[in-house]
Amino acid sequence: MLRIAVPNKGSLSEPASAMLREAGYRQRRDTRELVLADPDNDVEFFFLRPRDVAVYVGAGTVDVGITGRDLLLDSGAAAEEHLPLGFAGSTFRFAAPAGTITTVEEIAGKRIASSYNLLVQRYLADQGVEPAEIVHLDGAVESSVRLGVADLIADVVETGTTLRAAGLEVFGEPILLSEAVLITRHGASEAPGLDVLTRRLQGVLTARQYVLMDYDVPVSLVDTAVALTPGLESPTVSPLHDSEWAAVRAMVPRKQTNQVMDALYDVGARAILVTSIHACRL
Ligand SMILES: Nc1ncnc2c1ncn2[C@@H]1O[C@H](COP(=O)(O)OP(=O)(O)OP(=O)(O)O)[C@@H](O)[C@H]1O
Ligand SMILES: O=P(O)(O)OC[C@H]1O[C@H](OP(=O)(O)OP(=O)(O)O)[C@H](O)[C@@H]1O
Ligand SMILES: [Mg+2]
Repeated sequence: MLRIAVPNKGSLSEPASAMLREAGYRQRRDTRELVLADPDNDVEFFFLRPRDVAVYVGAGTVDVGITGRDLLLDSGAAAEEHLPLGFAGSTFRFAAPAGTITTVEEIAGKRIASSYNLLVQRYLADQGVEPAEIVHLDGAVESSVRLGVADLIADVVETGTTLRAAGLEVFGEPILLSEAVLITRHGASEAPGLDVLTRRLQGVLTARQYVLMDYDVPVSLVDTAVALTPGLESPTVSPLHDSEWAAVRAMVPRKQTNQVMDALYDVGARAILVTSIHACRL
């Protein structure tokens, strides 16, 4: 059985379970369940604290896990990224009260509050900057400056709402661009069943990122239209009853749906239909 670690709480928990459910796996109904077997798919799920997932994977007690890239790197565990999962996107950044610290060099000699000490320590060592102290906090890091335990923070920023509410401003380049990732142990031989899990998750990613577009177009304009919808391999072109028209079907990036429809209409395509992809295996 493939042993899979899944976050039991926090921002990653719900979307990770939703993605696994979409990939055809059983998921827990009660958030207090710690272990769940899915014998039909020959896998077993362990619901663990998101921060601990990399520790178990690194130790080899579970085969794979879902966690954040930031949490993986901060853990220092012997685990590596196997597949980015496209949700829980965030940046990891320095921030300070507006105007007080504006460059990474100015961090020298200052106190930084963070929940990700190793990540911060490694980044600053790379930059050759030595802070006075990295104060470890479990959360609500944005409050640390106002409360006087730090001069600046390094934390997860998604919309920036929490920073603004605390009167802080980001500075410097992002330390990291993070998202949820599937991780495996460094140098481990591929666990049986990992290829199936990976293909299924890739299928969910593709189904989320693409739509299926169908349209009719005069035969003389097929090449022009198809250039706008090249698909992944090559679009399907079928004859219509009216021999002067053809039907085309292609996968199109979801984000480009409306631009592509506008462009197709402009070149003479009609009856342009868009449908969601429920599942897919490339
Ligand atoms: N606002 C956010 N948007 C996107 N991802 C986030 C956000 N906050 C945290 N994350 C991601 O979630 C992971 C941290 O999860 P974790 O469960 O430890 O913290 P949390 O979601 O803040 O939960 P908690 O309520 O326990 O603080 C990291 O990978 C981080 O990048
Ligand atoms: O940029 P934003 O959209 O505001 O999101 C970022 C905030 O979200 C998370 O906090 P969370 O709510 O999990 O609280 P915590 O700091 O106690 O973990 C993270 O630690 C940031 O504080
Ligand atoms: Mg948090």
